[in-house]
Amino acid sequence: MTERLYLFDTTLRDGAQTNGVDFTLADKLVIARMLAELGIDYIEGGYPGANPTDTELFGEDRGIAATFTAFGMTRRPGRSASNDPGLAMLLDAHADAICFVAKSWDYHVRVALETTLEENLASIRDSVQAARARGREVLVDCEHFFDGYKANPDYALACAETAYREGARWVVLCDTNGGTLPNEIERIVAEVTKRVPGDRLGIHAHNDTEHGVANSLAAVRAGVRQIQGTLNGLGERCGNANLMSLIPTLRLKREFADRFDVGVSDAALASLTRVSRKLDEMLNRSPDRHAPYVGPSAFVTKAGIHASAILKDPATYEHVRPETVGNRRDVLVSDQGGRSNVLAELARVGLTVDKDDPRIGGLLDVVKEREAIGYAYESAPASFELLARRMLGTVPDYVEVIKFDVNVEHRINALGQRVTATVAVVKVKVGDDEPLISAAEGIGPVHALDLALRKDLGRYQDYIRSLSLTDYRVRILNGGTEAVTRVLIESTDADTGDTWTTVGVSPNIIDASFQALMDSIVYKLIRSGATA
Ligand SMILES: CC(=O)SCCNC(=O)CCNC(=O)[C@H](O)C(C)(C)COP(=O)(O)OP(=O)(O)OC[C@H]1O[C@@H](n2cnc3c(N)ncnc32)[C@H](O)[C@@H]1OP(=O)(O)O
Ligand SMILES: CC(=O)C(=O)O
Repeated sequence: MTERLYLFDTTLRDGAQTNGVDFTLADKLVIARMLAELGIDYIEGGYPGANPTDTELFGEDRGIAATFTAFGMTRRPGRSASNDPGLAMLLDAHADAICFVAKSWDYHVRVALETTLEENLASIRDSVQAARARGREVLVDCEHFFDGYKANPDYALACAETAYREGARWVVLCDTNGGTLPNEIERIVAEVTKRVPGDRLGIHAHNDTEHGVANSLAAVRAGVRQIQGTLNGLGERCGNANLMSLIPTLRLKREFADRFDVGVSDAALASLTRVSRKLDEMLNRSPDRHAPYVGPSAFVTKAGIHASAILKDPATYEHVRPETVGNRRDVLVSDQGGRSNVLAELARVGLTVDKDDPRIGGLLDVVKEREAIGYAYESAPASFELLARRMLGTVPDYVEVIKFDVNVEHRINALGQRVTATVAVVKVKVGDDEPLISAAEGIGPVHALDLALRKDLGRYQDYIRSLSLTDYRVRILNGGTEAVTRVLIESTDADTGDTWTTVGVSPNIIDASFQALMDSIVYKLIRSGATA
């Protein structure tokens, strides 16, 4: 028999306090629906009255399939509940629940609220009563609860008990400054459960010591039955407890999975990676590669010893199966790899080679030699595939580059303006045809080269029409006169939407770029099934 553990998402409220995050109304609605589909019990939409977006959000019934919650502070000191415009906005909000933030640290009451301890308790009491009188489910976030408890346990407990006694469904213990450690959380929550039952307690943990998730789990161990968190750990300063880590841990780790039902189905669990990436996309952020469970590297291995065992049974180096959270396993080829990495990557791209084929060892040696001079095949799988195919003799001789030349001219024109013109010329030979010479002007040398190279490839021109360069990254690998440049180029095929990355390395940045460009074109020709 499992016990219900409730999830409360505050991405749209505490997450909106993240530096650099600014949700529109449309964003909030998309995210709220995504959260409801995940099975989140409570969705805190924002703070009506704080800004036009949140006021509009709560201006009508949004039909969110969860307990849609409005956040705001308890009545201001010295005002009555019926004469507080901020509280009135909260009470009028179209929300199923109201979550009050209430002071519970005596120091904060004196310094930030500038009032008496008694008046703060009265404010909690009056605010809960007012919200209940309007038929709302009530939650009280006891701000700075743990710091408050350490400073004055009786007063912190009095705040929590007042909220509970007045009928708040949840009394949420907040680690507002995020500085409390898991052992302290567990000890203090255990004390609180002697006064307020655990099934009426929640935890709201900030991540300032990287313990947001651990603190939430510690609180559950000690008895709380609601966890507050955010998608991708968004939130004030270092963020809140990350629901993208908490949900799989609660669902997949025996200690919690055997004991609790968190209302997230298997299908919803398998959508977590997609949800996490969708949020990043909306925020115009790259996914955190190393995020647990949902990060692009969460199930990626470079190490040869790991790859070898994973190919025998993935469970050897995975704590959960990536599919359960909608992520995927990947084995990369690099100078940390062995034959198993090479075989796995060849299999992934559809090249079947016997594991005892001596060419595998040869290919691995070449990879290690080339990585030692700057190539990075784990970041450029398309270049690795070409290297492998060349060693296996399966790359047709499509195009021979006879020469290329880039000229950057910097001059003052007739109007006295400083102008720069960059022109690239490329001479190639396709089969037995006459050599083709193309010239193009670009905004920089790589752009000009790219345009010239793709201007006329004779019989292959149609294959590369949909190809475009979508990202270009340069890294200088060692400084001074011996500098070596690594160029990574990402290309996209407009017809299929596929993207791939190629690499070039040279002391000369133009030469490195040209290698990566050529790899990209040859890769596209192979993908398109072009023959020599
Ligand atoms: C721990 C947390 O994350 S709590 C949530 C924090 N989130 C936000 O603050 C975001 C939204 N906030 C806002 O838009 C604004 O602060 C508003 C609209 C709420 C209030 O704006 P203003 O009226 O201009 O007040 P301001 O923000 O300067 O200060 C907050 C006031 O509320 C009081 N206050 C703070 N917490 C509480 C509380 N729990 N109960 C009652 N009053 C409180 C403060 O003492 C201060 O009062 P003062 O103006 O008399 O000094
Ligand atoms: C309420 C809240 O966000 C906090 O105490 O951190």
